[in-house]
Amino acid sequence: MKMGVNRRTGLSWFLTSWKAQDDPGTGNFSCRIDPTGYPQLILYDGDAPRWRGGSWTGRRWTGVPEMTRSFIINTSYVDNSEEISLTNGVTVDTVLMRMTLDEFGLVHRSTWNEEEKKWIEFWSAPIEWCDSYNRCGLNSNCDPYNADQFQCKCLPGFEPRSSQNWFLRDPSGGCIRKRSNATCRSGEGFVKVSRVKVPDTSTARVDKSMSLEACERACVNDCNCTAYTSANETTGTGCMMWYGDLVDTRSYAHVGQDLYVRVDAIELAQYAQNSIRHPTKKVIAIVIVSFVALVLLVTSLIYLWKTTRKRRDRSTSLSLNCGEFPNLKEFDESRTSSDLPVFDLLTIAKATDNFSLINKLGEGGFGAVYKGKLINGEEIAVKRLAKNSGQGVGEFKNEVNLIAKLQHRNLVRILGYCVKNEEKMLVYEYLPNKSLDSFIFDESKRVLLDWKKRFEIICGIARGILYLHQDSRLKIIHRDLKASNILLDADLNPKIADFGMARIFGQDQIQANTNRIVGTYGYMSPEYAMEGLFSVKSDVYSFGVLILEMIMGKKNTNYDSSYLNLVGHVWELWKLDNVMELVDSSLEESSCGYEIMRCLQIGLLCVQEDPTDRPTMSTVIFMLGNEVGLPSPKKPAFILKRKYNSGDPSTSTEGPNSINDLTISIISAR
Ligand SMILES: Nc1ncnc2c1ncn2[C@@H]1O[C@H](COP(=O)(O)OP(=O)(O)OP(=O)(O)O)[C@@H](O)[C@H]1O
Repeated sequence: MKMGVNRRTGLSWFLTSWKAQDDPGTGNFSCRIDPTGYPQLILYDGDAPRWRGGSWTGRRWTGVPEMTRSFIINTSYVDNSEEISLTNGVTVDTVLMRMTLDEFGLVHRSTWNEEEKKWIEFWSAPIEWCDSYNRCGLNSNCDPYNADQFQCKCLPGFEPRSSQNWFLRDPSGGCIRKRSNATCRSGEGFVKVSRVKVPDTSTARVDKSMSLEACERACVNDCNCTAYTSANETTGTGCMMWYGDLVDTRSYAHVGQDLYVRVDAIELAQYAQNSIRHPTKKVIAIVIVSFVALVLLVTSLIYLWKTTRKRRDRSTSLSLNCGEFPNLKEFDESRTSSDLPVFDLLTIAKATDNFSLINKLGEGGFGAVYKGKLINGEEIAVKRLAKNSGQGVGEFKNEVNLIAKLQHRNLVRILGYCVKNEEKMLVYEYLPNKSLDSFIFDESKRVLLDWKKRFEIICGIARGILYLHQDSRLKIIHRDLKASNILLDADLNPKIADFGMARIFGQDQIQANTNRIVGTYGYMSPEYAMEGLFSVKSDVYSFGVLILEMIMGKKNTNYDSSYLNLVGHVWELWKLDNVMELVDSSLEESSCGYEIMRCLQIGLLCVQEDPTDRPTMSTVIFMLGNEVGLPSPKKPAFILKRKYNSGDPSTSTEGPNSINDLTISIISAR
């Protein structure tokens, strides 16, 4: 298969997606070699880049680290005045291979399995959050191997354009130079960023005959040069230089190119100091850094003196002496990800004692959940999905594999899945402390959660939702956040469960089964319950209800007032400045009244009637973590008990409710 462009005729060979799986009309996505600047493989969504395979490094695309020597594809890359192309062949004649671009904008490489008579995928892109084009904004690096931290980092010498947005995990503003007036000064050098997909090369300049050393000299002597690397990874030769902003860099665990980013002398000295940890080396480093600082001081003084003199002499030429510094290695962690294991039905049946009633943990809207124990002693929870989901096996596997890529300490971990005929099952880690509702709504167990623990749980849930909404590559709206969907591990850390159900049971399946439960009364936002409109703000609403329930130790729906539900009662007492009266009595001893009040206020902000008034999850996390002033909440939605609520969905409609082309099923209380 050949992809590329004939430079003379402009004829291009590329992949285009279908409109849908059953509609071969021209879809939105295309994957092509773009000859602009230094040629790159780019996946487009319309005209906008969606993923960048990047430039050819001599043996692979810079953004496809899987293309190693053992890669069974035989490639031949051509870049001359006639054409620019890559031809893929296979090294083994018996292997049948294909590359496809599906209607969701994913490129797949698969091989034909003769025994099973089906295509087996062995590679696809984009997969990770960091794969999205320019994910972290300009002059940044997306590093997926820092599980607990924000994946976006500014490149050396840069800082976030907006530190507040960056803190709130919105990297779209990108990064700017720390000292913008300090470029092209004496003592500048480069910091090496190891194992990366190098930035977009559509504006890069390349000289294939230069050595890497010459490349460094050329870059340092050109004030506009912002970074360089070798153009050929195999030989380590050739020179690729960037001018201006660096776009779409990301880290890899094991392979990748070394990018040398221009930094000023201060930054360079800091990197030198940080990179040396050994005590004797540290002393040497301090001596070197002090010496460098002295040299810098002297050269700056000379420079100052020279420029003033030159200005005085009305001389127009300015000559700068940019010093050279050793390249420095950046430390990074390694981690790999793989596809989700497939469990066979027999293993699961054995582990759950044939789905015995004794092992049944409960039953939810998507099916029953069983506890199981694998032969190696590992405890699991198996969710046996209702049979009539209407979803195809291939589609289910795809979704599960996508969802498996979502990893966060506040999400329940999926260990694998099982598909056999009608049966579809998801295997999760088993969480011994069951769900949050079994604690907060139980008089005797509630006391086990003091305020400190409850606050930690609230923050953990918030972080998990933020990950689903913003930080994961799928952007998932949970749609059924509630106390019974928050599981607690052995240390009572919260883990959101059922987060993939919203996707696995997509719109079509919901349409096909009008009894499907897609939300729970008491936690559903008004716009979702009444109009079927859901967004990240509907999850914020449910989260708000959850906060109030955790503070009051009472269920929103089973509340013992005559006509108000819990949210309504909290609101009434909030207006009277008397809300502490309602707080769970086991928290009364707590000396954290102020913190509890703040949390209450955040909860009320989340349940406001108008979704645009509700904060986003990133703002919620900011408000939880910082003592910033909080806005006054407006009246919440659904404050009356169900039978008094004119907007109660269960009394107003039954069956599907189609508004704005969105069909949802209407729920009843459980
Ligand atoms: N990974 C797990 N470890 C331990 N218990 C679990 C696990 N997953 C689910 N459970 C338990 O299984 C029961 C059923 O869970 P499930 O999520 O199917 O239903 P639900 O949360 O009650 O309702 P819904 O389907 O609306 O979310 C719950 O009591 C829950 O505590």
